[in-house]
Amino acid sequence: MASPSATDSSTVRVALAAQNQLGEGAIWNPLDSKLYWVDIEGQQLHVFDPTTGQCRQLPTTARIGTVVPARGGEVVVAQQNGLHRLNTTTGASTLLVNPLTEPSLRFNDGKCDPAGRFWVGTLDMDDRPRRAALYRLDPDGHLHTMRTHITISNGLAWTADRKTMYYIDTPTHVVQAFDYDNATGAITNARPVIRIPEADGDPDGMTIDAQGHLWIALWGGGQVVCYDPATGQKQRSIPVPAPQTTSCAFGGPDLRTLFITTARQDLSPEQLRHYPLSGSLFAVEPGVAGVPANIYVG
Ligand SMILES: O=C1O[C@@H](CO)[C@H](O)[C@H]1O
Repeated sequence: MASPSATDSSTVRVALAAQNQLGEGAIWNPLDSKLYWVDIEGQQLHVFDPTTGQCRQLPTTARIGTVVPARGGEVVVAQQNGLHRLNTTTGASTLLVNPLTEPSLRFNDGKCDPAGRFWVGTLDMDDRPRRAALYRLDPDGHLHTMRTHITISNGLAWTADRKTMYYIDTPTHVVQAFDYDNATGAITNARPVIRIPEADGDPDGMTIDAQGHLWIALWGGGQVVCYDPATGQKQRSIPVPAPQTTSCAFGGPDLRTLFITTARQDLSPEQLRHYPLSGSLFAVEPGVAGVPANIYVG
């Protein structure tokens, strides 16, 4: 586990003690002021109200890679059996599309862009490299394959000026930037802007703050790191008492709380004894605010 940065005095706290096998996909839903995340291997969707500390767990019908808020108070979930629109109150679910043709492929992380399109990627559970892809689901229901030969499709974020998209394919240890056309959803001019040292952990989920800095959860690193994509330089490192730090999202009434999901997957019995809070939801107030999450408008 990487040593935490001495520069950061921010201290994480447990927002919800849990035993998530693979907590992922944290997203703040501005429509109901709740934090959503998934337990991929636990096949559960979590809906957490930080004002009450109450959390609803909704079982899913397959591995669930991620969840995003949708217009009309519903959500879109990316499951191993396709992309579904879900009413979390009634449980009613409608299949939107399922492009997955091989049983070893599953959806992983995903987010909505500023125009309300849902971008979501996959990974191969048999660990075969470059078998995955990044998809874009448009509000008209059309699914577009945007990148292929991906290995572990992960973090996505867009700049406030809607001109740049950031993207992580975990084993590259790179955050790529793309020129992003908000009118069409086209991405061009891929270039590396951040390189994550192997020793720090594997870049997993990601979010962006109001200053345009990227906050990246590091799998195996037990930390969330903040980088300035303009310089490629690390700004901060926030240690998390759980080596498998998987995703992060700003939330709360003023978007100043950074929620962090973690996992128990791939930890040895000794690591689980040493890091018993692995699988919990953590929170920290790093002194900066995030930006509102984009909503799927399909
Ligand atoms: O997002 C993810 O990253 C991997 C570990 O790198 C994990 O299994 C997957 O959900």
